[in-house]
Amino acid sequence: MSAGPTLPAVDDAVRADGLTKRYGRTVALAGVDLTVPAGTVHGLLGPNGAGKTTLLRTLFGLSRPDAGTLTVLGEPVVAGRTPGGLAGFVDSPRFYPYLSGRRNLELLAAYDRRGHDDIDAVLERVGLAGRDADRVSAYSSGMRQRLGLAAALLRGPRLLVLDEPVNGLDPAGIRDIGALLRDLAADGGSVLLSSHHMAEAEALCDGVTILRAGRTVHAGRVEELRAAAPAAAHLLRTTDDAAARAMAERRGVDVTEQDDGLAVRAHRADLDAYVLALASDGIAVRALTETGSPLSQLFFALTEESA
Ligand SMILES: Nc1ncnc2c1ncn2[C@@H]1O[C@H](COP(=O)(O)OP(=O)(O)OP(=O)(O)O)[C@@H](O)[C@H]1O
Repeated sequence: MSAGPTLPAVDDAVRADGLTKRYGRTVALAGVDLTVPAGTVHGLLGPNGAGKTTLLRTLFGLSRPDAGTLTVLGEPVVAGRTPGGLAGFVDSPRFYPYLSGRRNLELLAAYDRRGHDDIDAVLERVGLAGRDADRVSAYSSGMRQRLGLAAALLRGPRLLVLDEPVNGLDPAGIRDIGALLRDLAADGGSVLLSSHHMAEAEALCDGVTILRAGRTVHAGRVEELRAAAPAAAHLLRTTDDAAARAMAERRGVDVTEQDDGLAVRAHRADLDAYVLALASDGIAVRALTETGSPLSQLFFALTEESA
């Protein structure tokens, strides 16, 4: 892949401090802080309307903030200009639907005054080799996401910014793209991606910034989040739910009755011990399903608590 523009090394690929953006009466960003350490994959998380897209648009110079400071790869972002060394997409990647994936990449390379030498390599890297001659109109949504990533990689970016890049991808696709993003970070590149899903971010990212109503409500490494997360929630059904509930109470396991069974909140070791105790008391487990991973619960707690 061709090298990106020569820019000085930086500690943080992105730094936003107190970024504010209003659309009339709507406050899309209410003083957001965001740091993406260089050489990491960072997730920007938040529910619908939290301000993720607005923040990504300001990074690309597509939207001018009303207040705050923003640097990308050490340089202040100027509205109307894509920062040097940055590539990616905000909203869905766009292509000429009646042209092939390869032809779209060729046009992009020509626009950037680059040769076509890297096209085969990026098609291979995103898993589109063999489908590159098909028209984009015949691509699945996951294939379009992959082509969007190919287009960004073609620019040899030092910072890749991707708006919901694994939307529409199957689990194998998510795994492959995750591996690709990790390789980029291992080579010193940086990645910022947006997502609605904590589980997705947990699988892909080193660190996350969580937005709610235009504000940063959490920023840190995924391991720190894991350490702070509550016990997982489970739905339990047994041959005798009343006896199972009584036993949970005796053992100090957090259990509540629901229409469809018992809601149990417990860390893994406590849950295992409880299930074994049920069995030894002759209470058979008919179903035990995790209903909310610890990190997902933390995400909901951070983004849904009243403002
Ligand atoms: N061009 C615009 N004009 C007016 N309001 C806007 C505009 N763009 C965004 N907003 C508003 O700003 C707020 C933040 O929107 P934004 O699209 O940044 O959120 P998001 O986190 O990306 O949401 P989603 O997950 O639904 O994509 C919302 O209230 C939205 O309605």
